[in-house]
Amino acid sequence: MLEYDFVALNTLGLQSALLAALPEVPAADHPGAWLARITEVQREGLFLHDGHIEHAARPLPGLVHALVAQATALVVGDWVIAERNALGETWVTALVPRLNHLARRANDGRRQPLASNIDTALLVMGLDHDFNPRRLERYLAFTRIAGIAPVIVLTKADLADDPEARLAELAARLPAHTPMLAVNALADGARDALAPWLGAGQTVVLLGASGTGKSTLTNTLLATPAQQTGAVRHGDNRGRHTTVARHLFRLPEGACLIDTPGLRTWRPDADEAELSAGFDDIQALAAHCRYRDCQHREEPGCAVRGAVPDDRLRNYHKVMHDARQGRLTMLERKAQTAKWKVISKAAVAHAKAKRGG
Ligand SMILES: Nc1nc2c(ncn2[C@@H]2O[C@H](COP(=O)(O)OP(=O)(O)OP(=O)(O)O)[C@@H](O)[C@H]2O)c(=O)[nH]1
Ligand SMILES: [Zn+2]
Repeated sequence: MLEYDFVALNTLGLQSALLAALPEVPAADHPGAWLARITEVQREGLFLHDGHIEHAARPLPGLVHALVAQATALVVGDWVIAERNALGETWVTALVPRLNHLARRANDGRRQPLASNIDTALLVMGLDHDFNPRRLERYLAFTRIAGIAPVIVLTKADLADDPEARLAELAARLPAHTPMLAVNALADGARDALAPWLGAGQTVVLLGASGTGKSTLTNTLLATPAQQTGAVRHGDNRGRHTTVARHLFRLPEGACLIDTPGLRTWRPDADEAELSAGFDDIQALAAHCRYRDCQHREEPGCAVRGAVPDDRLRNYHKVMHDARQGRLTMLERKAQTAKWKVISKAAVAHAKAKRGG
């Protein structure tokens, strides 16, 4: 029997769908095993929350190896089975299957796992010079692939000339029914506007480029109305206002907000096939192209070019290009550079030979 307190864990984001995927834990071998959520991962160990208190814990080496074999690792937001041994040490013995997961491609080309079990991604973009519908389109494609519901949050509405016009522009361009709103991230109203996505049991992340207002919004969301009338220390996004567990914050509205350094600099990452699923209009049309491997560029008989806005097609090409680049590992990159060196040497030799030198 696995011990858990649904009401307490629901405030940490536990949902019924996750319970359905719980692994079998035989009571005889595992007395007192319990369910907990990871709130911080460090090099040596991690922190868990059971809905009441936080525990320092370590993953069983066997579990670590099993995850490495699957090119992943424990991250904030993961639900796990924990057990305490006779020495009073807490060990993570199993990972509950993830409902979804965000990872990014590190500079060395390796996949870096970031966070799991997220309901909603608030895609943050400023209504100032940062405003860029094409970037938003890419973020939307990526969150869709990850199985995370997107909400577009345009910040700096107070600085914009005509936020309504910008919203209309996006609504005309982006997939129908994409929730979007314009807010002043510094004002209480932002919390009210986002309330529908911040209920108990919900887990949210903020994604967006630097300077778009993620910290500002975090501070606004973390502050209870009473506390917000007091001075909110700028740059303090560690949420001193609420019961806070390191990188997983509980918002007054009931939701959990995951904020890890990796998520802050998250860049869309997925492979080409997954990515093109985010452009299903292009996929559907591509079936009618004359050539099966049509790139929708110059090919005759292309059913996509002309049927899709140029802008969207250009964005599609860019996303595919980025995906191909991102897939190159360090070794592949080295091999590629080496190949280029050989080719350019050969070209120089060839040129010399031609000059007769
Ligand atoms: N007027 C106004 N200023 C805003 C708003 N949102 C953010 N700002 C300001 O924009 C600047 C950048 O906001 P941050 O919250 O630090 O941006 P960030 O996304 O956290 O940036 P990184 O930490 O670099 O990822 C700050 O000076 C904020 O005060 C808004 O809605 N209205
Ligand atoms: Zn085509």
